[in-house]
This record gives sequence, structure tokens and C-alpha cells, in this order.
Amino acid sequence: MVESSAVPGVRELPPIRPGDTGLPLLGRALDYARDPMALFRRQWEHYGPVAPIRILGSTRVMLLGPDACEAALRNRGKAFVSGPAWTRVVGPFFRRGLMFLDFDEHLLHRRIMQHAFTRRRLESYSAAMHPAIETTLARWEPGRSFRAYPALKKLTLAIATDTFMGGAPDTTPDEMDRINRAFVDCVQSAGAIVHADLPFTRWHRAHRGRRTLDRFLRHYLPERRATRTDDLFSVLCHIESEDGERFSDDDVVNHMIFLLMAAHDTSTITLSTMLQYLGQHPEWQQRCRRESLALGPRPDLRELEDLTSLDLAMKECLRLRAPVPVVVRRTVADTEVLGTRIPADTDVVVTPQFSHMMPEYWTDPLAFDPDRFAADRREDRSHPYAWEPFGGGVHKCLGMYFAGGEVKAVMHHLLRGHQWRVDPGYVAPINNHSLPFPSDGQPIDLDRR
Ligand code: HEM
Repeated sequence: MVESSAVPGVRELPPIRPGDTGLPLLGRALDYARDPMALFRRQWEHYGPVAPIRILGSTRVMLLGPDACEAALRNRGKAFVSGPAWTRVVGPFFRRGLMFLDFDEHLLHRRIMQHAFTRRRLESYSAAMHPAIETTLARWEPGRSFRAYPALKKLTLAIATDTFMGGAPDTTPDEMDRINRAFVDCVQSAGAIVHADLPFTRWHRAHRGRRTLDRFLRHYLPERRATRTDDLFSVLCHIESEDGERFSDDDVVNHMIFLLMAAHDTSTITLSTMLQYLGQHPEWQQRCRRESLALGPRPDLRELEDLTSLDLAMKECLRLRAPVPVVVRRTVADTEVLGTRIPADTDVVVTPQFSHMMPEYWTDPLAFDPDRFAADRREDRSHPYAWEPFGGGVHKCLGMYFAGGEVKAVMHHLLRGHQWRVDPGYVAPINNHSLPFPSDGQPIDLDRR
């Protein structure tokens, strides 16, 4: 053990092994894009839970396993920050969204925003989702090679337009497609190698996307300020903390852009993973359908939450393909994780997806086995951070219950109106350049019932 000169008993980070430096400039970035799990496993085997890694010209630290992830996410010594780390990954395009704020400012904004996610509000958002889901699903054209992923992406955008925006009556369907494209361009900045606003780069497209989203929201802002409605946009315009603090116009636009992004891609990925696994496991599809058929067409939030089999299947899909497989932090002071010193100004990669697949915490981790979450097994209780698709600590996902309601509402309608099959041998070709999505569009064999 190489002991730190500063603190007795604390190790220095191990040196990077000669074969582990990766490509010039890129380092191990391509290894991540190709197969994140293989990279995590190699890091774990070579270095253990606190593993140095070269990525895009700098040495970062990868935290592996629930103990190491917990240390960074709980952040008891306040040595880790979120904003600068996420800005390095996705650029300035979601600036001043909640996840990009730290410490007192984060706490203040989170306290105000919590009022937009109370139980009463969630119930009203949930009720507002049904018409958008019904209308969009009615337009789906089933077939033997139905591309589920792009269809789900449009569907979650339609839901967001209604429940977040309260509709966008001045925006044509073509313009809405451009809004969707603008989100994609902002999110895909995460895979950019050139971090400069140069023509034809991802960064350039993301800047253009941010401007499009900004214009779109500012167009509707005065009207939402003027009238109180039940959509999230209007709620953000009017909510205040216990001390009477409110969001400025800029805050509302910044938070909306981040929330639309946070809600849109993550829910789409969860839904497409569920379509894949339920298509490959017809017995589970049937089990979920039976529960949905026993309910009315437009269940309320409580009824959706009580769909037991669907809940188990959703949790298992979030384990197998976490929509946010890694979260990032940066150290602002020297700190120590599980006995290894991490210097100040180090970029840190926290890896929930690796925890989800560790045989130490899960039986047969590669298998689709939703019952592992059932009351008599509760494998997720093997460690408080064994299952962490929504993160943990002060930045834990604020939209977790919203997401659960949305995913279950869509699945409920799909199960009642459709049936689908996916080849049991199908392995989704996942694009890992930003959030993980199936690059083949996720073909399924879809029928109406
Ligand atoms: C299945 C769907 C979702 C997943 C897996 C997910 C995952 C996450 C994760 C891992 C974080 C923590 C990031 C970090 O620690 O750096 C996060 C933060 C956040 N999410 Fe979600 N999310 C989902 C859906 C949503 C939805 C639907 C909304 C809003 C309606 C939302 C709003 C937020 C917000 C506001 C934060 C930042 C919280 C803070 O910094 O205090 N998320 N999400």
C-alpha cells in the first residue's frame, strides 16, 4: 500500500497500469462507448472500488460498488460538487437546472421546486397524461418491425407538452419535431469530443438547440405568469418557498429546459427497456396485462402505483438498463473514499449501473427476474445503494414518483390495447455516447388486441 504523506492509513490513488491508458487524447472514452460494463469490470478487477482512469485528456476517478457510490452521493464532508462536473459532460446547455446547482443555492431552489412535486400535484399531472397517451397510441401503426424507441420518444414528448407545458397551441407539429430535435441535440452534447462552437460539431448543434428551447419557452412565459393552470410550467411560475422566495423568469426557463430533458429521455429509455423485456418474457407481459385489465381505462395515480407486477418489472428494467448509468461529481477539496485519497479538483465518475450487476448483491444479475424485488426477496435491500437508478443524497431525482406514474400510465394503456413480441435472443445494440438508447430503434412485433 502506498500511504498518503498527509493522513496516516490513507492510501494514494494507485498509478494507472501501462496497458490501461487507452488512446491518445480519448483515453478510455471509446471503451466506455463500446461496452461500459466491460470497462467497469476491468477497472474493478485492476484497482478495486476507487479506480483511476484516463478520459479525454485527464485522469479521473471511477467509484465502483455501492459503498464507494454512497460516499460520493451522500457527500458528508461536502467535498463533491455536481454543477461543474455535469457542465464538463453536457456543456452549458442545461445551465442552472437544479442538478447544476450546489450547496446553499441548490437547497434553496430544491425547496421551491419541491412544491411542484407534492402528492396533490403529482395526482393532477398523472390525470392529465391519459388523453395524450390515448391520442398518440391511437396513431401508432402496428407491424412486425415496429420501431418502438422513436415512437416512445414522440409519446413522452407529447406527454411533456401537455403536463409540463399545458399544451403549446401556437406551435405546429413540424415545430414540435424541431423542439424534439433540439432536446436530442442538447443531450447528445455529452458525446462531443470537440467542446467548441464550430460548424458541424455536436457542440454547435447543442448551442442551436438551447436557443430553440429558450425561444419556445419564453414565447409562452408571459401567459403562464398571468394565469394559474395545473401544468408544471405554470406551477413553476407561481410556487414559492415557505419564506416567500420565487423563481425569476430566467430560473423558470432554465429549470423547465432541464426538467423537460430530465423527464423525456429517462422515461423513454425505461419504457423501451420494458417493451424489450416484456416482449421477450410473454408470461410477464400477460401477468402485467391481467392487472391492467382489472382496472379502468384511466386509473388514478394510487391505482397505477398499485399495479404490483408492473412495478416489479419496471424496477427490474431500471436495474438492467439504468437510464442514467453513471453520474458525475468533482472534488472541491482533498477527500478520502474507502481509505483512498482523492485530491481536490478531480473529476469523479459514480457508477450505479455497475452496482446493479454485482453478484455480491444480486442473484444471477444478468437474468430478467422482476420477482427479485418482491416482498419475500427484496434483493435491492442487500445494500442501501445496491439499486440506485435515481441516484442518492441531496441530488436524488426529484421526479422519481412523477417518472413512476408516467411509465406505468403508458404501460397500462399499451398492455390494454396492444400485445407484442421480441425475439428471446435479441440483444439491444446500445448507443452509450450519452444516455443509453437502442441504436436500431428497438424493433418489436406489435399487434392491436
Ligand atoms: C426513469 C426516469 C428517471 C431516472 C432514471 C432519473 C434519474 C435521475 C438521477 C440518477 C438523478 C441524479 C443525478 C445526480 O445525482 O447527479 C436525477 C436527478 C434529477 N431528476 Fe431524474 N430521473 C428520471 C426521471 C425524472 C423526471 C420524470 C423528472 C421530472 C419530472 C426528473 C427530475 C430530476 C431533477 C429535477 C433532478 C435533479 C435533482 C437535484 O439536483 O436536486 N427526473 N434523476
